[in-house]
Amino acid sequence: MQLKKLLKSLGPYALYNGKDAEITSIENDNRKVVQGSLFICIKGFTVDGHDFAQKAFEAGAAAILAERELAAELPIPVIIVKDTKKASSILADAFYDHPTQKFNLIGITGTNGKTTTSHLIETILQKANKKTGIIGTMYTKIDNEIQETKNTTPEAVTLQKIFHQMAEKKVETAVMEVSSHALSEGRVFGCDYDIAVFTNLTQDHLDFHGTMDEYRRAKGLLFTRLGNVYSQEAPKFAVLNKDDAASEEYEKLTAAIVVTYGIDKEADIMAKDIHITSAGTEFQLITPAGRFPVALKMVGKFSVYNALASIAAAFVSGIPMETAITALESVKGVSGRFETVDAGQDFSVIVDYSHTPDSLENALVTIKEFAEGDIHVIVGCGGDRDKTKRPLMADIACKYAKHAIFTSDNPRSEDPLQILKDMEAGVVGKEYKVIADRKEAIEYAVKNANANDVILIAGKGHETYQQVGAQTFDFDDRLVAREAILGVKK
Ligand SMILES: CC(=O)N[C@H]1[C@@H](OP(=O)(O)OP(=O)(O)OC[C@H]2O[C@@H](n3ccc(=O)[nH]c3=O)[C@H](O)[C@@H]2O)O[C@H](CO)[C@@H](O)[C@@H]1O[C@H](C)C(=O)N[C@@H](C)C(=O)N[C@H](CCC(=O)O)C(=O)O
Ligand SMILES: Nc1ncnc2c1ncn2[C@@H]1O[C@H](COP(=O)(O)OP(=O)(O)OP(=O)(O)O)[C@@H](O)[C@H]1O
Ligand SMILES: N[C@H](CCC[C@H](N)C(=O)O)C(=O)O
Repeated sequence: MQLKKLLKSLGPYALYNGKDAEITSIENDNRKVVQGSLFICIKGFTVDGHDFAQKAFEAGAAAILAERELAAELPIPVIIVKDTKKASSILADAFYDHPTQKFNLIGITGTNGKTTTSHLIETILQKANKKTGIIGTMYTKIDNEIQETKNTTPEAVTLQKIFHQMAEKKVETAVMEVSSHALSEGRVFGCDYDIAVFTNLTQDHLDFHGTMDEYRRAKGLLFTRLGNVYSQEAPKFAVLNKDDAASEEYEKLTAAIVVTYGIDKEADIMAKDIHITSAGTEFQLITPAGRFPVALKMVGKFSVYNALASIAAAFVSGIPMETAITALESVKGVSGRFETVDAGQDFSVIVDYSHTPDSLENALVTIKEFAEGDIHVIVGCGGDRDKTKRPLMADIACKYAKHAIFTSDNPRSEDPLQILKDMEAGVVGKEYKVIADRKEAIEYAVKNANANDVILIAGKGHETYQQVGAQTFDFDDRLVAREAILGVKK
């Protein structure tokens, strides 16, 4: 594509009267630049992309987009714009010929439940014979081909490249997790969402957003932009959780048609007569299309919310309720979400990705509903993440579990012992144990569990690593627990 044509997508934002150039790719990482790339300099949290402009030129860049004059004069067009991050989203969408206008795009935001709900919706869509794509914490999946991703929501250039691949593969509906970081950084500007789903809002990421108000506002951006972007032939839908107070605000923000779901408050899609056991959850589903009995293999009230959000997304997608229910009833669970480890022991071991106060509480409340013996919880808090959730999570662990063990969960650049001290500040005078080494913590719980007890290993779910300092070690709670159980049985 010609540079001048591409820049038109930015409108008067990027006034440019210089030489034209043939652009072969858009990159914001100099290490990916090829002959003819447009290199976009982004000032990051760690380094400044402007410092790599020279290297990008040497690698063959045909033009540079920057926020300021570069240190060295380069013999290629250099276009200055106010915000290269935002510009990169718009340019990448234009370069790939607006891929998200070629298929249906469902975005899911909320503190907890994004990964689970996106997989439930994917299962429903596949049952309805749709070709799907998925982008989220666990991976990117195009049809059934998996690609690894670093972020829950990739940065804009990578994201639009993925959408382009989806369009090429004739994906009919893509389901993606939209993180609050992505919304506030503009990673998803340029995405034409058809349906936006809100799960819930509870505390997380205050290190990034500062306050709960800012965090809520960031998530609201998904709904603000829905229904008033691009020319639309089909209506846009906002699927909102009526039981979460933030939905009231999002309902006011959006120009889309609102469909609500809930358990406690009156909503368009509801669950009544909920019955939770250790084996699953049964409820009566009330929809505008009728009333249906549902029997999920997933446990907990939070699983009902995820199921309702998925049903609502299916409903506005025109999928028959019977198809959606059959699909949901077939789901055994999502990797690392309330996943049981069974190595023939007489107590239960559950691995769950609860790494926020709310999700930890939900997991423990659910376990309390069916546990016949004592509850043990092994929990840590991530380094370089919201520090204020540490004492809260420790307090929740002690509130619901008889045996609370605090351990490490990706300490990253922080001192693991300091993270544990931050947790302990929330449980002064309460009974707990600190075992910094996660493997030892799991072995300790397994060794001390009696028949019918339940051990919850929280925080890492599907993760197969532990990040300590700059190093990443192999670590999978499920494998470590299995080995510990087998070790005890010997
Ligand atoms: C705080 C944050 O959001 N950081 C993201 C950000 O990193 P950064 O700002 O440090 O980037 P940087 O390393 O300074 O690089 C700046 C620019 O220089 C370029 N560069 C850099 C080095 C080089 O040699 N050459 C070069 O050209 C980079 O490509 C980039 O364009 O941009 C990177 C590339 O897009 C992201 O991977 C990275 O996410 C990091 C890994 C991260 O942990 N982010 C978390 C906080 C996050 O975003 N989480 C949410 C999920 C949260 C949830 O819901 O639970 C997510 O969506 O993942
Ligand atoms: N609807 C929900 N409400 C509250 N907690 C939930 C809900 N769904 C799942 N959880 C809990 O949150 C954990 C994480 O779930 P999931 O991975 O689906 O959320 P997520 O929003 O994708 O998280 P992340 O942003 O970290 O990727 C689960 O292991 C479970 O304990
Ligand atoms: N998306 C979340 C995942 C946290 C998972 C937990 N195991 C941790 O490392 O803190 C984050 O990046 O904050």
